[in-house]
Amino acid sequence: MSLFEIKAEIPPEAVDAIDEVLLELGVEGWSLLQDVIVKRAWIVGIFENEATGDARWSELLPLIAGIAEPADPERRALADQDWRDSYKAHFKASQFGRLHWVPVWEREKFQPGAGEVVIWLDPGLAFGTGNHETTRLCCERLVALAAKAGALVDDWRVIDAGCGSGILALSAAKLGFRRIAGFDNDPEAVRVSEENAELNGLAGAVEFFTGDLVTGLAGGRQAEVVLANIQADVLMRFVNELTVSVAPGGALVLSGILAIELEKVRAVFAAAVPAWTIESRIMGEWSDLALTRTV
Ligand SMILES: C[S@@+](CC[C@H](N)C(=O)[O-])C[C@H]1O[C@@H](n2cnc3c(N)ncnc32)[C@H](O)[C@@H]1O
Repeated sequence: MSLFEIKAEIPPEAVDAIDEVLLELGVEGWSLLQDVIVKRAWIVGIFENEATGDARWSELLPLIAGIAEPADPERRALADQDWRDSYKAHFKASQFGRLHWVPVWEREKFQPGAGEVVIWLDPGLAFGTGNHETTRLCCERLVALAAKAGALVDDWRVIDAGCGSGILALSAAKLGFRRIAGFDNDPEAVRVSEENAELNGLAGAVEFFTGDLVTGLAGGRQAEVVLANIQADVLMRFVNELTVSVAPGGALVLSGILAIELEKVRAVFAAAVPAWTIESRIMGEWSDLALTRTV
């Protein structure tokens, strides 16, 4: 069956209110997508044909008129997919080393290989599916750091600043780290992280709490591995809090940095901790920055 997609950009701050209206009025067939890093959001519907799509779009507009005036929608035919598979196509299982990040609806059919570990995620709820380059950059660093920790993995502490879905903290737990804290300034993300912890049999394995880069790192909290996948301007503003949270010999992994912002962010951190080693990688239009505290 050939399907038809209507997708329109909306202001990210309108997402919750639109969601509520659709829920209250029982309007089905529309999904809300958000990219919190680039701060953009969309409303998306997939319908059985173009005429139905256009009719549903016309019905939708007055319902959300008081909340947002969406941009003109992108309209396109989708070949041979039902809407459900098309929705799921946004969230694919991914893997690095022995760690897999898998949508929870694939639980029945997904079989990890011997010695491999899986994090099941419900990606509809908060940022962090493993599909986004910024998350992936952090996950790959985490796998390498677990290998570096070796037998010390039990002792090394991990901080996941801006935990979103909890994907990084939960990956750390699956990789053998035992002393893990994750926080987010959005209480909803903390709730989702706890839910995902339970989904993975990791309830209580990570200390999740609501906090920002000041309160979350307060009291001299330090770790051998500090992960922060938050956008560049926030990372630069909290350079002091982030760097003092790294224990001697530890690593600070920063992500959420557009490749075009990399040099600016590198300069800010290099000026703050000139003796530390710094390296970076680029993935698509995104980059990370990995700093190692040498002193
Ligand atoms: C890009 S998501 C990363 C989620 C997850 N750690 C991952 O790697 O996929 C950034 C998260 O940081 C949170 N955040 C943004 N600014 C923050 C701040 N100042 N303090 C704590 N969390 C923050 C957001 O709520 C969001 O959940």
